[in-house]
Amino acid sequence: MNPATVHALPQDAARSGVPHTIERLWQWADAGWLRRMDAAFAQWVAAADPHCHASLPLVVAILSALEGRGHSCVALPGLQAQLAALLDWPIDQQAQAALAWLKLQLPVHADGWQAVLRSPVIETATAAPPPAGHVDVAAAPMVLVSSAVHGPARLYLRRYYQFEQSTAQGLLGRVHGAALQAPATTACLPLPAADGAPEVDTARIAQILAQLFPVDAASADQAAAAPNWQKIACALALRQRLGVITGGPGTGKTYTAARLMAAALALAGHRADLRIRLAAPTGKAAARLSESLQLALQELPAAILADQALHQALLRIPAARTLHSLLGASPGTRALRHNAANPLALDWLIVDEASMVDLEMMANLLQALPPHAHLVLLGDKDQLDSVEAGAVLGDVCEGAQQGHYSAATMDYLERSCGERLPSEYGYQGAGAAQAAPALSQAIAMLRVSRRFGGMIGQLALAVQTNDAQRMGALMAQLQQQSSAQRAVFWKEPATAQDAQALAWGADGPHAASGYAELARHLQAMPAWPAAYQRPSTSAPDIEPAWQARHAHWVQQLLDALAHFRILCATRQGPWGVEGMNDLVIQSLREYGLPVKSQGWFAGRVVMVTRNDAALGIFNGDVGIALPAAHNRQQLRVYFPQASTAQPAPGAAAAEAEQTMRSIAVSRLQHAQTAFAMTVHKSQGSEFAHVMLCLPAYESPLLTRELLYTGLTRAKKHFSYVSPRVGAWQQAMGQSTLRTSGLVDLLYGTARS
Ligand SMILES: Nc1ncnc2c1ncn2[C@@H]1O[C@H](COP(=O)(O)OP(=O)(O)OP(=O)(O)O)[C@@H](O)[C@H]1O
Repeated sequence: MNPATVHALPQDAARSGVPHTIERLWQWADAGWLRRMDAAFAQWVAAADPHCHASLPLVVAILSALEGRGHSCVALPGLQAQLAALLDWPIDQQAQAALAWLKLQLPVHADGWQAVLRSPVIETATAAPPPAGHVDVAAAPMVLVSSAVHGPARLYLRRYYQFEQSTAQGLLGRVHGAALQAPATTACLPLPAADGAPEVDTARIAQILAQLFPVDAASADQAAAAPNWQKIACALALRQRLGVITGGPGTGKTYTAARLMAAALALAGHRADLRIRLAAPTGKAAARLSESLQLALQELPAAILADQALHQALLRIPAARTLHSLLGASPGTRALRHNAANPLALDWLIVDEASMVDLEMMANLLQALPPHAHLVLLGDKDQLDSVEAGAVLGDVCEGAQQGHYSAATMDYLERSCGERLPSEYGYQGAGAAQAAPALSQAIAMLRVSRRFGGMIGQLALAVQTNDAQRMGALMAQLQQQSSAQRAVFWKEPATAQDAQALAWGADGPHAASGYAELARHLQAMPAWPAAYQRPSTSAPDIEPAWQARHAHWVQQLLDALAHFRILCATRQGPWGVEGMNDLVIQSLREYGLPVKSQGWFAGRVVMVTRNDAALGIFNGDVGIALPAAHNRQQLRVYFPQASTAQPAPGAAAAEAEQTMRSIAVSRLQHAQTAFAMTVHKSQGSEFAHVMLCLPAYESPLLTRELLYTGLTRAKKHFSYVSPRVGAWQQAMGQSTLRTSGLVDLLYGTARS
């Protein structure tokens, strides 16, 4: 509690019972149900508005707490009913009693909300006159969006209101062709016609797409039967300055992006100065995008690869960067070097893993894009939302399944792709009076996975569609399979021993694909030559044969690490990241390895938790601590080659072992043990075998998006454990609840 500040409240606020409310909020923060900043913000509001309604600080604390849980606003109608799910307080008696009291303080009807929210600290975003006492609208820290018919609808922290507004404007502006000014370097850009509709050279696009997506005789029948969504995605992205390509794992998003880049270059006449850039929200995702694009470029049709100028132009496209580094973020500040006043110098930007891009980043990105530039978002709309507030890709892709294409778009697709889409993909809205949503004309959903056919793919589909019947049939099928046939292992209820056996690779159909493999390699540590047993005063030259042997050993460990990962729904508890990490460490100890519960040890798997541009490492990079080749006593964290980890500029020779990407543990300030990681953190990664753990308790955070994301990280084998019977079923029945007004802004339909 923070009594000193409670006493500092103004007198008339005290009369309205506000100090008791603030006192309660601090008690809830002390109990860990709220963040201290939530209570502090509510207290600030109570001090700034001495006449505030007694419930206002409660609403403010809820708003702040929900922002911390990824919501961009609070939807006021129905808040009472959803509060328990949104706040997810512990199920103990005390917390539940507090929650019940809190619910009673919240209004149910529009009039009640109006009374609570009438305050100079809240600006109403309608044409309605500002509330009495409203002194400084521009500085009001909160914004209330009110509908003329239904009254108060959503309450925002001002920043998030602005992010939503500018994201919606930025996206819609790129679709409508607003304020377009093409600099001299661009050639293939659709210039807006007088009515705002984009004008493109459809015949030329059709010619290029026909080359990029040749129909061979063998697949001609199939091609005639099913729309080629990859080709459609390219056609849509070439038509205007926004393209959104969504699809599950292996549906060919990168494959399509490679063809889109080739098409953009071909349309521009292969111009060397067409600046195509690639980015992703994390360093790991950026590295993966570059890698898979390289492969996808090699798969381009022979006729395209034979065009030397085009091929060279494609090869010149720089490697993908993180959005942070692209926008010029600096540590410790939210300010970015690139913004509307200093836009990015590019003509096309392809952003992968767009589901991980939060609202603030998307708003910043759209601000920093030059008006003429094309933005292409690639991502899986069904994955978990971004860690930070917002559900941008999910909101943008509302209706992607149905298409919602206008007659003009259907016509354009017929002319550019040579195929007539079935009428079910045409907009079926409220008759001719209502136009098809503009944003839908930029979105394509890829529907055929080339990677997932078997049990994992079928499970993912059952989860995605919340199809309990299909799920039941798959479970029955699983029972009939011999353990050697199974790609999926299922244990509910599971014990800690089950989890340990599975994590070790001693159980399950795919025994030997757990951490035992890592342990075996750790135990087979090579003997260090005497010269490198202890620190040397000068940086020693490393003997090439020893260097190669050490590198081979490290690589074996990195390969074992890439093979298997434990994913948890939660951080805490025995079935969360912490419990599972302890379990693996215990197994390593029982195996005879000198591991520690805390701190560094050889074999500790860690995840970087903060970008460090100086060290060249990024949030989410995973590596393993091992003795350095040049000094047996120095532990370094070795990262896979695909990681974005780079030797720090100016690092000493011994610091930057030539062949491996590694960093001395003493330099790695922000890292945590990662034998197990959260499903959230695993986004953008894949492993041959994934073991997913759900906790013993119920939580609204256990959702089908979480199951889907966990499942689709597994390439070959998937194991699932939970101590609670029905945990999977319950998670499958729940969808992520992210309150946002973006769908409303983009599509004009309410959503919360
Ligand atoms: N039209 C196609 N014809 C043949 N192979 C294809 C086609 N589309 C995709 N593929 C192949 O399918 C695999 C998956 O494609 P890709 O990596 O582009 O999918 P993705 O959606 O980007 O996957 P993820 O995001 O899960 O990594 C690749 O090996 C790619 O070559």
